[in-house]
Amino acid sequence: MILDELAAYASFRVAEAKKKIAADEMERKARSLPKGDFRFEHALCNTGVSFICEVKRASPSKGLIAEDFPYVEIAREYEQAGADCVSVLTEPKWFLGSDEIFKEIRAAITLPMIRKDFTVDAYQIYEAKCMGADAVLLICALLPTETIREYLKICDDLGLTALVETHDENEIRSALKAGARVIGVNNRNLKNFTVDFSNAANLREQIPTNVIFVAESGVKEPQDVGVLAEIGADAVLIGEALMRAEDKTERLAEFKQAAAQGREKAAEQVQTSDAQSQASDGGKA
Ligand SMILES: O=P(O)(O)OC[C@@H](O)[C@@H](O)c1c[nH]c2ccccc12
Repeated sequence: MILDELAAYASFRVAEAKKKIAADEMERKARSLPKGDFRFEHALCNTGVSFICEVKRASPSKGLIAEDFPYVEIAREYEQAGADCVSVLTEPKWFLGSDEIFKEIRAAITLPMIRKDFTVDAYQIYEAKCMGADAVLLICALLPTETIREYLKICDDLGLTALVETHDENEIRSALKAGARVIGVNNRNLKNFTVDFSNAANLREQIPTNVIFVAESGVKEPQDVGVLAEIGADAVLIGEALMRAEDKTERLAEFKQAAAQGREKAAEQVQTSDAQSQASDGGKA
C-alpha cells in the first residue's frame, strides 16, 4: 500500500536527517525560536471560505502535474491572488517536493504556510518550525490517538497549527479525542487514491462547529467549491486544479466567487427553514 511506503520512506528520511542534525539539537533549535502565533488557523477563521492553495509538482496518483515548476512565482501568484494560506509539499520521492523549495517560498511570501509531509516522528515538527512553517500536517491514518495528542502538544508549545487529516468517522473521532482544533477531511483515500468528492459533505456533521473544518482534495471546478461552501467548510485545500490552471489568478477568483455564492445559498436555506418553522409554530399557537 502506497501510504505505508510513504510512511516508511518518511521514517528513513528522518533517520538520515538525524545523522546530520541530532534529534535533541533539532528540538533545541526549534524551541529557541520565537513562539508562533497560530496565524495559520487564524487565517482560516474569516467569515467567508478560506483558501489554502497548494504548490504541488507531482503526486503518486497523478504522476507529474507541473512540468514547468517555477514554485516561487507560483506561491507569489497565490499570495497576490488572495490566497489565505499556502501549502507546500516537501515529500521528495512521490511528490517531488523538498525542504529547499519550502524555504525558498518562505523567504518570498508572507502568507501563513503549511509544511505538507508525512509526519511519523516529532523530529519533523521541529524541522518544520526551523524551516519557518506556521503549520504541519498530521495524518490520522498514520498515527494513533495518543501520538496525535503528543504531537499537538509539541505544536502548541511551538505556536504551530496542526492540520489533522481524516478520511472517515473513526479518524474524526480520534482527531477530536486527541484535541485537534483544525480537522481536514480528505476526499481522497490515501490508501487507494480514489476520490469521493462527497466524503467531506457526508462527514461534515461529525465535526463540531467550534473546530475548523477544512475540505481537502478533488476540487476541479468552481461548482465544487460552491458545494463545499454550502455545507459549511471553513476552508478548502486545492492543489492540482490551481497547478494546472494557465491563469491561476483568474481561477482562484472563480473559486472565490463560487464560494461566496455557496455561502449565500446556505444562508438562504437557513432563512427559509426558519420561516417555515415559524409558520408551523404559528399554526400550532
Ligand atoms: O490536488 P488536490 O486534489 O486539490 O489535493 C490537494 C491536497 O488536498 C492533497 O495534496 C493532499 C491532501 N492530503 C494530503 C496528504 C499528503 C499529500 C497530499 C495531500
